[in-house]
Amino acid sequence: MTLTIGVLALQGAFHEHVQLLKKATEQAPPSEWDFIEVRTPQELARCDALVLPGGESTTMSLVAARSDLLEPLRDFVKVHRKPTWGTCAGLILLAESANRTKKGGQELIGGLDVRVNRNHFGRQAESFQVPLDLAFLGQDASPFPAVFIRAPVVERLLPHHEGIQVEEEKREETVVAPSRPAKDLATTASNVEVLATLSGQAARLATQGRDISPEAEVGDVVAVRQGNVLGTSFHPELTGDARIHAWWLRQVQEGVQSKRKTEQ
Ligand SMILES: NC(=O)CC[C@H](N)C(=O)O
Repeated sequence: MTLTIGVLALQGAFHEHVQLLKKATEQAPPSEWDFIEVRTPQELARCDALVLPGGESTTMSLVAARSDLLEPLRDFVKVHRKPTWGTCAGLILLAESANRTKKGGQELIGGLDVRVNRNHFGRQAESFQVPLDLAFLGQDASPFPAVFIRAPVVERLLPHHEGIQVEEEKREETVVAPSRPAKDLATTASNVEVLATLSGQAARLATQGRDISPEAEVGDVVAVRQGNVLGTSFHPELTGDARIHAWWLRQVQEGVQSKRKTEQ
């Protein structure tokens, strides 16, 4: 069985993802993999799964709109429900709602019933790396070197179907992914699972005493999953550590295999 894994290559760290996916196949079960860069609807149509890289989400959505990719991307995630993983800017695009978007708003793809807060930890110069515990990598796994660059956090998990509800005072800053017709929403997986939080202490140490947010004490949500959609605030593609890529490829493989079986 050949699996075609696409990396959205409109802007940002797509090359790094392709490299690390290739490295990750050394740890994943044997299969035939085809890794492709995606810039057109035709390339997207070939993919069994997709990665949205880090970079600049506003630019990515503008280029996606210009390339006639926005609707095909929304269908890929929400109608065909193919495995999709967004890192940093990719996570922003996969959120149903985002705060602190640029003036004039920003198109989102959606798929994760969450609201993200862009640039949560500050500017480029305030980037940091922390060892992050990721339980899904296994009980004995050593912490993952998580790189945060103008990273978003998931500031709210939205009840399903309520992705379009925003707080009054934030309305102007908030954009919302277009909702699907009810029949599509009904097939979308429901609950958002929190996969990782960054403790307030870790964040403070990493940013040398800067006060990050009142919520930081309970931990900022930096990795979530909802059905076929995975989002991480940090950039695993910028480390040499391929464990998350390998884990994700295994999920993709299992998911596609069981889907093909039920379709037979
Ligand atoms: N490193 C990143 O991907 C940063 C994301 C960026 N803050 C954005 O809004 O797109």
